[in-house]
Amino acid sequence: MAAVIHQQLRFVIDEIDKAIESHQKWYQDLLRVLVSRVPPDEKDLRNDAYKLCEFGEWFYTSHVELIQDHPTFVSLGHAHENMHKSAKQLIELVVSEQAIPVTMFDEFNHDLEKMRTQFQALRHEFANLVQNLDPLTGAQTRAGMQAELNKEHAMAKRSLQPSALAMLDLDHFKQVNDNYGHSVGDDVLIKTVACLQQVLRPYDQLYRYGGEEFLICMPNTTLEQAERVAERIRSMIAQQQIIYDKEGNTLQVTASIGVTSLDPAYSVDDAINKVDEAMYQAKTAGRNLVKVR
Ligand SMILES: Nc1nc2c(ncn2[C@@H]2O[C@H](COP(=O)(O)OP(=O)(O)OP(=O)(O)O)[C@@H](O)[C@H]2O)c(=O)[nH]1
Repeated sequence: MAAVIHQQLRFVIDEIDKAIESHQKWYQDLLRVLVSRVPPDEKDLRNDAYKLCEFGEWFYTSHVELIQDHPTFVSLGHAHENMHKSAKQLIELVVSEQAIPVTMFDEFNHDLEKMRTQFQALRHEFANLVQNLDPLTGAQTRAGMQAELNKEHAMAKRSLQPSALAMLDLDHFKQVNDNYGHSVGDDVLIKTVACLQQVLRPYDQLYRYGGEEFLICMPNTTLEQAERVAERIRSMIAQQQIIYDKEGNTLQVTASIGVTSLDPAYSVDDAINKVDEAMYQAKTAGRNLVKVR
């Protein structure tokens, strides 16, 4: 799983690099059309020009699940589309031998800059993700966690949008290692993260907080919504059959989950302490439970 995520992220970064380069070349060709009046590429005059450039073809046909709904990826799509539409208007004027109003040219440059900024933002974000991925599970490591949580906390403060934290710890995980071996234990961790990724949204953040402990940050999520998400995760993990040998025998694990809000009224550290306490309450109350604080 981790290898897949790693590969997908690398693949996306490569595509972004190619897109930055191909748009650089495309821009030079556009300037030749606008300044020297060489005939334009017919594709640039179509309404769906943004789907026909090298990046557009990839963007609208690739189905990289990991990024499909990622907010920066979606914003990049809009910026790219706007830029090609602006360029089309300029080319149409040139083709009909009309002057390009300066406001229109400025608007195009603005759209171009916006698209370039989005490319860089996505590249930066994904390069950071690759760097901070836990090699076993593909969850993020704690390296960038504090900074991300601080950012989320500040956003919650500014926008008054609630955010929530969940802390998940596998139950009696030591027994899994002791009874089935460390590599089966590793597999359980990988499958747990796979479960989490099925339930979580693209902009939720998932960190491997400790050995078998995971911290989840859910932006724009009320405490009640977070509790429901945690309950879905708990139930999914408990139902999962994990094959541990060649005969296809299976084992099951459970998880204890704490939930709290990332409340602007108190600090990120306080919120982490609270969510940790909630998780321990779930442990002491019998495990395989969700507790809210
Ligand atoms: N296989 C595997 N085991 C790990 C990894 N990281 C931590 N562990 C094990 O996770 C186990 C955690 O055990 P404990 O802290 O005693 O917790 P527990 O057995 O889950 O018990 P409770 O949390 O009280 O339900 C230890 O045996 C660690 O060796 C890992 O990357 N792979």
